[in-house]
Amino acid sequence: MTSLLDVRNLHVTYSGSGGDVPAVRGVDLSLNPGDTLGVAGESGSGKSTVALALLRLLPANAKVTGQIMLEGEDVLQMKWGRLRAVRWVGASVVFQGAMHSLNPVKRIGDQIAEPLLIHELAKPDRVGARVAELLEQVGLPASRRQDYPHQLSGGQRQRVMIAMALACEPRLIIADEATTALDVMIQAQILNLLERLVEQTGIGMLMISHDLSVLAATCDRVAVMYAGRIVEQGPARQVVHEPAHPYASALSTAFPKIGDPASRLAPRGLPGDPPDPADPPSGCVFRPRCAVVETVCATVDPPLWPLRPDRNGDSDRHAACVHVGPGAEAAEHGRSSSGSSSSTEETSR
Ligand SMILES: Nc1ncnc2c1ncn2[C@@H]1O[C@H](COP(=O)(O)OP(=O)(O)OP(=O)(O)O)[C@@H](O)[C@H]1O
Repeated sequence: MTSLLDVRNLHVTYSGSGGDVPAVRGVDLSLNPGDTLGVAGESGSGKSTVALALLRLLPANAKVTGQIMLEGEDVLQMKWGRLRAVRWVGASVVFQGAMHSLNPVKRIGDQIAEPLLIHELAKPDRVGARVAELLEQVGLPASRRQDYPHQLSGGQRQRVMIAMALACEPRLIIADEATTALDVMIQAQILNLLERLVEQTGIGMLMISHDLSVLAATCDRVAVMYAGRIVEQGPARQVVHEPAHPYASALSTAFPKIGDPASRLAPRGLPGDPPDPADPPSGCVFRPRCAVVETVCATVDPPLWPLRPDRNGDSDRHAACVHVGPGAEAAEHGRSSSGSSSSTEETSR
């Protein structure tokens, strides 16, 4: 079966007066129809850059290399005409902050109708009925089509964005922090809506969020990004509840768990800041903030190693850390038999 999305060795570098910023460095991702893949990471890790690269929506100062296969066709090689045909139909994006994405002086019904008319997917006399259907699908009464964006709440506007994204029945939806600005109740409603749509229509969804707990609740698989790279990838429940990479581990404790009072009291957050992408540290880029850093981490930049299958036999899990790579077990054994703990390195940078 051809993957819905297969991204190989994606690199994105922004150029500017201050020099080059390598925002995405060798990302691989894949997604089948009906799958939901979450991409997590703190601000600046490159999540939105990946999302925008998928449909070539990046600004002109971004240089992109690698391969982005969408239903077997390389998006990076597409001519403009083909790319326009693929946007909205092959894949569409729901951005955060619908107020900025919607046109404030245009009725929402007309905005939802726009991709349908551009792609000639509904006859002019059928467009009204299709818009009504889409509004109902996202839980808004069809009568709201006459409203302007400022007449709707934040959650309702986000629903309108989802209706627009669904209008052309795309095979892939990319939701970039689609619920971040909303209060928890509305956030839960929108997440349920997206989950239901994936279930009902069999589309694939790439969901981007800095909040691992949102991805754990919505996605089958999760990829964790740090400083432009994926540092851990695997089934959502494992990455969130038994993270293998120290950064994924820090991120998984960064948000309190609903219904677990102890987790509200647990120390949270990660000391320090992410590295300057233009001047990363040598070796593993996470080492200046890592709680289990060792001397070797200053020289080894670990690739994504496959992890051993878990008790469910699931082996499709990878992490980029010397503690999980080949030889890690032997090194661990050597340390415990000599009675020494890990030789914590000086983390001056
Ligand atoms: N247009 C641009 N020109 C130059 N650098 C950029 C541009 N857009 C993003 N960057 C830089 O690229 C890196 C990745 O940014 P990106 O927005 O992809 O991260 P993110 O993980 O989505 O963060 P956030 O959650 O805050 O949106 C950051 O260092 C950012 O400053």
